Amino acid sequence: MLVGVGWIGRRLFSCTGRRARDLLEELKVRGLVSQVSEPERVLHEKLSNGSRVHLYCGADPTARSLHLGNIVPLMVLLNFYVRGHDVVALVGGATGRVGDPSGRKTERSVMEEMDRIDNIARIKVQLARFFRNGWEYYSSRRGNGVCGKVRVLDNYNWWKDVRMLDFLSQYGRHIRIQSMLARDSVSARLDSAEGLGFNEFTYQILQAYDFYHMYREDGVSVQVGGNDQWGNITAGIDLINRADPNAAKMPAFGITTPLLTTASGEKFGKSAGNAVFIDPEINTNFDIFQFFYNTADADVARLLKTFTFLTIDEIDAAVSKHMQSPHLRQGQALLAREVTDLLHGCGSGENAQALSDIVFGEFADYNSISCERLIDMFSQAKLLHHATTKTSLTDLVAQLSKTSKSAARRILKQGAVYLGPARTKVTEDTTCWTPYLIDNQALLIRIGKQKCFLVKMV
Ligand SMILES: Nc1ncnc2c1ncn2[C@@H]1O[C@H](COP(=O)(O)OP(=O)(O)OP(=O)(O)O)[C@@H](O)[C@H]1O
Ligand SMILES: N[C@@H](Cc1ccc(O)cc1)C(=O)O
Repeated sequence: MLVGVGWIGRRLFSCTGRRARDLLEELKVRGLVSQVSEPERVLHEKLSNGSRVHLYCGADPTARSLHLGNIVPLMVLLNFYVRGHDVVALVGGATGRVGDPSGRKTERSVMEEMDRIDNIARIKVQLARFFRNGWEYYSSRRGNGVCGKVRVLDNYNWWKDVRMLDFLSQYGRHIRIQSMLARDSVSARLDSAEGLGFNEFTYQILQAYDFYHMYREDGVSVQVGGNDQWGNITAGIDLINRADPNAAKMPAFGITTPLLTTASGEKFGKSAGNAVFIDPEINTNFDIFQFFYNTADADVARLLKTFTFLTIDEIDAAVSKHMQSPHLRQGQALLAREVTDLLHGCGSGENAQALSDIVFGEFADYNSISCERLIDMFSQAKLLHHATTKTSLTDLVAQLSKTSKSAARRILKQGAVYLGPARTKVTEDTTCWTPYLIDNQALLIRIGKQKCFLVKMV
């Protein structure tokens, strides 16, 4: 971090005489920027002379939850927001009806209206929570500052009033067919056997008009998206340049982020079926923690830069410490705690780590942890169950393993069931719980190597 920062000739300099990095440069260092539209110099100037910019990023309601891939461009928005810039997080209530062909080999299947409405409502809640938690997380790591304004909008709000004839007569001439055909999302599909529907072909116009609408109504001048959105974003910039007389004075910009990919290089997301979702109903704090804890050593630094607010110096120090003894997985644990705090609220990373230690048998000091905290941790991870003291062990094992009574009996006989913090192996059926209970109310039960539950006995 720089100390002693001052203004000289509208540019920000540190006391060492070096110009301080503007936010866009910092995001590049963090690996969050793939492409920036021209004139990029103007955007740098704006940022280094302290102007506030207004940015947006959109996601279509094609699933019940946003996933970690969607969070990458949202991290760019969050980085701006926590430093006082205003942001719009957009849900594509209108665009979701049409289907973005970007990065897809085939057309999306049609979604039921009720599912889409439900997805829109859920994604709005997730977006609001992301910025709320994000601000809390930033403040806890980097001290208090002043955040910008965040609005969660649905593009159906303006599309529902647009009439086709009015739209074509007013904007049709500004939208050039040659440019539309040249975009990757279109040209790649034109050459394929399946081709491209008119709905998908026109998708870029919808996203272009969103940008134009928010530019004109609210002064939104930067659109952020994953790398696969470059064509749709530049379609918006083209429309603004052609249709808005202010564009020369106040240029519109696009920033794209690299795509988060799997080890095999596939885009991480819903279509590829490998998504980790941010809705706590679907993936708990424990799931998020586990996902990042299992990161390969080579990815730890990159993901810390992408998904956390630790400074580059803090990350470099943590990574070099990690590389001295990688088997301890300290880098992964730090990454997992930080991202869990960001997505599920401060403190949930520590809870998930403690739970992970319990589940994988690396926790011993049960006296240091209250029964209430255990119940809270297991409940957040959806690993808390309820049973009466009259329930038999066989029934409990059947219930927890979602299996039949006879299969549960076999599991018991095989010696795969352990009770209480002392992990006592129990092979016979029983209803005598007292010796194993924590605080006379909670039973810790392990089934096999990987499954561990807490059962509140009532
Ligand atoms: N793996 C990823 N890495 C970075 N950004 C991503 C990733 N997946 C999606 N995004 C970005 O998130 C935003 C919303 O994407 P979208 O709603 O299309 O979700 P999606 O997961 O890409 O959908 P699908 O997998 O069905 O194509 C876009 O800016 C998109 O580029
Ligand atoms: N096309 C984006 C979502 C989006 C929708 C409307 C917008 O104005 C911006 C972005 C996607 O599928 O990922």
